[in-house]
Amino acid sequence: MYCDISLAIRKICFRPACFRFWSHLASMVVTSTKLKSEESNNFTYDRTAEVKAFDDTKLGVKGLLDSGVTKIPRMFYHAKLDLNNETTKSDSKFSVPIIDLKDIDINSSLRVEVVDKVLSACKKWGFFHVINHGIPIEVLDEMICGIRRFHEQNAEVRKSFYSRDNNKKVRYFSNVDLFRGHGANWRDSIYFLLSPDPPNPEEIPALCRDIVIEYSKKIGALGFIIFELLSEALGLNHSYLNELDSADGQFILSHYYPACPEPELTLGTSKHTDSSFMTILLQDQMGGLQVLHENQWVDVHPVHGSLVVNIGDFLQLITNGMFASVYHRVLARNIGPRISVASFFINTSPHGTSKVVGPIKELLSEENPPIYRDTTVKDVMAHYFDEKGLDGNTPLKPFRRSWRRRREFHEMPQTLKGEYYSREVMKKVKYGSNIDLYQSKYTDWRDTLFCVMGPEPLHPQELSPICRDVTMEYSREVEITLEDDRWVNVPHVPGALVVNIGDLLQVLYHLQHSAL
Ligand SMILES: O=C(O)CCC(=O)C(=O)O
Ligand SMILES: [Fe+2]
Repeated sequence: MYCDISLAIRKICFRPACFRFWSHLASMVVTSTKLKSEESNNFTYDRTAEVKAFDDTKLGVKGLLDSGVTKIPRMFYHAKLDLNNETTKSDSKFSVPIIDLKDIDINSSLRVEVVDKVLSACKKWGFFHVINHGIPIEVLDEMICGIRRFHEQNAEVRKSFYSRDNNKKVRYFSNVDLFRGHGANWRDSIYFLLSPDPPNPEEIPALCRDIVIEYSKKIGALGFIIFELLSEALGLNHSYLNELDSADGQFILSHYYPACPEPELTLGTSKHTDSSFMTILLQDQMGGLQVLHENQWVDVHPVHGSLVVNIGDFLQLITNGMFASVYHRVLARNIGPRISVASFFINTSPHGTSKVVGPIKELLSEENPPIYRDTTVKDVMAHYFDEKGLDGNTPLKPFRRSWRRRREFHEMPQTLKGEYYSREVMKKVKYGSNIDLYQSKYTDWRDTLFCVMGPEPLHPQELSPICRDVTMEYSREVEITLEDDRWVNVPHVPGALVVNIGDLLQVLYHLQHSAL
């Protein structure tokens, strides 16, 4: 029966009345607001057909909403999304740092203070607001208006820009990873590749052409200033980051988040880190952006006139993990639209993506050995888009030299690891040999690095840099496995066999324990 439905979508979506069908389909398939597992309902849900029908309309989520849907189609469901019961609930005691750039060029002591703030924000948050950045507020407001004009214009004209052709320097689409199999996001986007090889101005939609050109120039100049501050924060020559070929480029993704009739079932943007060196984000006053800080989702409240700067994956890589590329997401809301403009600093030309990127040699030392291997932007991106499939996890993982990290901790000279040696019970990170050394008759032939990861989150800086990243990541994955009951990969371990507990053993175990 449901195969007929997918056929019907395919046929109907070419007709003007197709959107009426979406609301019908959504109400037919959705029987409960609580999401069941994607896999369990395969008989009633042909995702490929639904996605194709949606994509063929070329009108995005906005088009769906205009058709009057009151339930969201199944393809937008995010498995296991339970915003009300999240263990990582938003905590208002935190707020993203705001950094004032006023007079930093004429007052050197002020500049030193600002560089300090930038350093601390990049290490602890990976996110900060900048104010007094030199871009007039009218330009920011007009950019938001221009993007809104594009998304709200005549549907037929908007449709003509819809494309999934990666060679196009300007294209409008909904969900770059729509065909990947996970829940789609409740948003549409328009992409502009602006540097190093800009499009012909005529390729940019007339409704936002002038402002996109002006905005991108001004953001490029601000990016230059912020890269200088970041270089200084790293203790490098102020022009260091601006001289990196692989960072010398800019593209923009401007998002339009329509109001969502069932915001508890989907997201505006799913959890991700940015595959850039740095991103500068302009958001309107609607709110919804959140950043994962100390294992809590913290709102990035809109500050009118400010811009949000965030560290991208490649800056995390080249700073050897000193700067953090952190997870962020955008909630779907039942009010809207929300508009944002993300400018990504990265050179996506063949010249830029083939340059070697690796931990900056000047930042490395015996205490801070490279935690990433040298690679290229092209290799990381290939893994991100082709193999990993945009699943929201950091694309840097396979580029970590992580398999040796724990071992390297134990193999560090005693002068370095000695500072972690402790028998203090309350210490959250300590290394030692035999926790019961003074109590037990026997001593085991081993040393142990001990890290308390919860319930109070451990600050990464408390861990030795040599195994910091891998420990944080490992604990996050274990937590996900235990708490969320999600599917995780069982990695290939050469020579290993996998043991798993069968149902009967579990039953016997419970009988034995309840009998006690
Ligand atoms: O819309 C936003 O506020 C964030 C968008 C974003 O994170 C991105 O485009 O990478
Ligand atoms: Fe992002």
